[in-house]
Amino acid sequence: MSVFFGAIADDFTGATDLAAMLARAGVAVNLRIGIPDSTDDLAPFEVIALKSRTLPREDAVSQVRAALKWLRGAGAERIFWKYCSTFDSTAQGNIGPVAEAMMTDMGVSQTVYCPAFPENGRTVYNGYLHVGDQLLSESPMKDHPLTPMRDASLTRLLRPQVRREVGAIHLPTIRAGAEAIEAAMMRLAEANVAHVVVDAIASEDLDAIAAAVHDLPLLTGGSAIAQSLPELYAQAGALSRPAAPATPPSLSAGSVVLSGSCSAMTRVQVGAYLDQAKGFRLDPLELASEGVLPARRWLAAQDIDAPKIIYATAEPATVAAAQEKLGVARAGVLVEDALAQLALDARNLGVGRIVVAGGETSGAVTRKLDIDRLAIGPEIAPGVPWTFCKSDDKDLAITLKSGNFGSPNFFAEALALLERV
Ligand SMILES: Nc1ncnc2c1ncn2[C@@H]1O[C@H](COP(=O)(O)OP(=O)(O)OP(=O)(O)O)[C@@H](O)[C@H]1O
Ligand SMILES: O=C(O)[C@@H](O)C(=O)CO
Repeated sequence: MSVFFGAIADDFTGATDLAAMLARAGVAVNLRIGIPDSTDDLAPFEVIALKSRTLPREDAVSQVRAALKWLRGAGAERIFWKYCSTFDSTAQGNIGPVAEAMMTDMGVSQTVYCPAFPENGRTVYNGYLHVGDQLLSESPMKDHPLTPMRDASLTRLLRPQVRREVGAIHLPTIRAGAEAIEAAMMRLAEANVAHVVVDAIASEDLDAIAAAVHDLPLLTGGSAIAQSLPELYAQAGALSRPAAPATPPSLSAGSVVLSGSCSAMTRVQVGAYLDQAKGFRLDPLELASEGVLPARRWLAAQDIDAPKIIYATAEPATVAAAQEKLGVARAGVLVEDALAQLALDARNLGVGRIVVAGGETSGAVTRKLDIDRLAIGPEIAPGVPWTFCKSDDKDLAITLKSGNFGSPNFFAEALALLERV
């Protein structure tokens, strides 16, 4: 079998989010952690999870290029570049530089940028990204530990990241339907606009955009636009493979929640779970002085079947204070390394169900657990599926939750759902 559709995600929760949306659309998806060594056991839809969101630009570009080469070598002619629905990036990138490098490698002159995910409250209107009823720049994303988003204009965010022209298609044209969108894309192409930001405030807008652009070899965006694609490919006769849902392995009962996300929703979720679970708080300053041993001892002393959470999740002022003393990168790495080590300990203690909050955190955890492939299981919340995998030959269920996704009781809901499948 060769790959039909290949996607590259700039973080791990983003990759499971995209894989969940494709699985929801009824296609078989493989989620790979990093670039695979071989092209064995291909699925028609392959998603490669990278941890490139906050890498130096050149490193992100070279990792994505290698992933693109693998996907195209495996047969993929339709490529998707998945970034965050809140357009998480630094002033230098990496969304734009990566897209531009992919365009060069694929010989493509135009692509769209569609981060909107209305089901999760991310909408784009007049080129401005909103989170719920707030502009991105006024939302809690303005205080993100690694990629604080201080502007909501997607064209303004993108322009300094790319060399070619940036343009936009606004809602009246989107609402006029697929043909109007195609015509607008052509007009922009004639004006040499390579990067087209599209408005979308509802799922119908995503359907119209997908209908207009599904034939482009390269699409970019959040996960929501991808949900409309399989049906369009099937209608065009290009795809006819029903998916078999992943069967959960037999898992040991123990569970742990590991949270390195400081997003507003994760803070609420951690607070809610602490009402019913035992908790250990990681502090980067303590990690710098004492290491992770106290947390490892705490975990080893817990009842394996009891609900428990280890979290570095903290309010913006606490995060800022730690970053001031340790530097942003070191504070992040101390927490990520600690949570990754604790995930390994949990697995070795016989825990079979692991909930991870945060994209960077998920990258660190899955790497430490040496997981190279995840099968997509049931969706817990929009964009957050359970996944099943092997780590050191042990069966694990792991969910990688994007910082701001899920309801306030997400952690308990996730574990309860696993009881029912
Ligand atoms: N108390 C803390 N002080 C400083 N940095 C922290 C603290 N807690 C977590 N971090 C770091 O903040 C970063 C959070 O990023 P992460 O991607 O894991 O979460 P997120 O951005 O909320 O999730 P997503 O990318 O899925 O939206 C990580 O690098 C983590 O190590
Ligand atoms: O698109 C989103 O919001 C998520 O999949 C994500 O990328 C979080 O890191």
